[in-house]
Amino acid sequence: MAEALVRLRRVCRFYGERAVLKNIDLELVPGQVMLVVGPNGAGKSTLLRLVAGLLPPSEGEVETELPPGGIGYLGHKTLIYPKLTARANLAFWQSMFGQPRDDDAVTAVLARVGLAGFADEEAGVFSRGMSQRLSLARVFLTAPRLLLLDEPASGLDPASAVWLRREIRAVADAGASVAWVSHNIAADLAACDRVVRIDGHRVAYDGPAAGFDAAALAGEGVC
Ligand SMILES: Nc1ncnc2c1ncn2[C@@H]1O[C@H](COP(=O)(O)OP(=O)(O)OP(=O)(O)O)[C@@H](O)[C@H]1O
Repeated sequence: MAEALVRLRRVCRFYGERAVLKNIDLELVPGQVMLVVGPNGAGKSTLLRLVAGLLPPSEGEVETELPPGGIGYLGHKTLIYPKLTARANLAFWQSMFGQPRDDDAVTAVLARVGLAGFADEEAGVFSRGMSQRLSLARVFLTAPRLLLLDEPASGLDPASAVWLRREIRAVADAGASVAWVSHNIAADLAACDRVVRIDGHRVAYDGPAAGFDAAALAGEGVC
């Protein structure tokens, strides 16, 4: 198997006295889409934030050789500047990642997410789905080696969710590693290689997507 981009070793995370994650061991590898599932409040977003380096572990280690620009993180906040146009938002992110200004790359990524016709509109007027597309453009723009996507289809219409699944598969097939939090397991499973289910503060399942029985788990109400 390829060298891991990130390793979690016996990671625990507490909020105050409350334990959210205990003794998590996990490796994220290139070319793989890892679906992260589990019930509300299980700690999926916390896990992604730990991997992103946005949250320190309470115990254990998060090891990575990736530079900060090597990780693309899409959380629940869109991180869009409402007074800037879509194009200016992305130009800002290029500079944040220390990349030279590249208008052609911005134009291309706006087309990729279906916002070519809205490039010069203020992002503050965008619908929820359009804002989500702009956030996805931000993550795709810098071509990170690791993408951490927390419910990325949120706000997208069904056809756009299908498009997003294909995009996620394509970035992994091009060599990136993707960790993808989703509640739409039945639909998203086919685009994934691996499933990690967080439950009871721990990794309750870590194995091939092909062996993950989404229907049975949904019946138990644990996803
Ligand atoms: N900043 C915080 N301070 C205190 N508790 C927090 C904080 N962030 C998360 N939590 C708690 O940690 C637990 C895990 O939250 P997290 O958002 O990681 O779960 P999740 O699996 O992503 O949930 P969901 O599926 O509902 O989005 C929850 O009980 C939540 O209330």
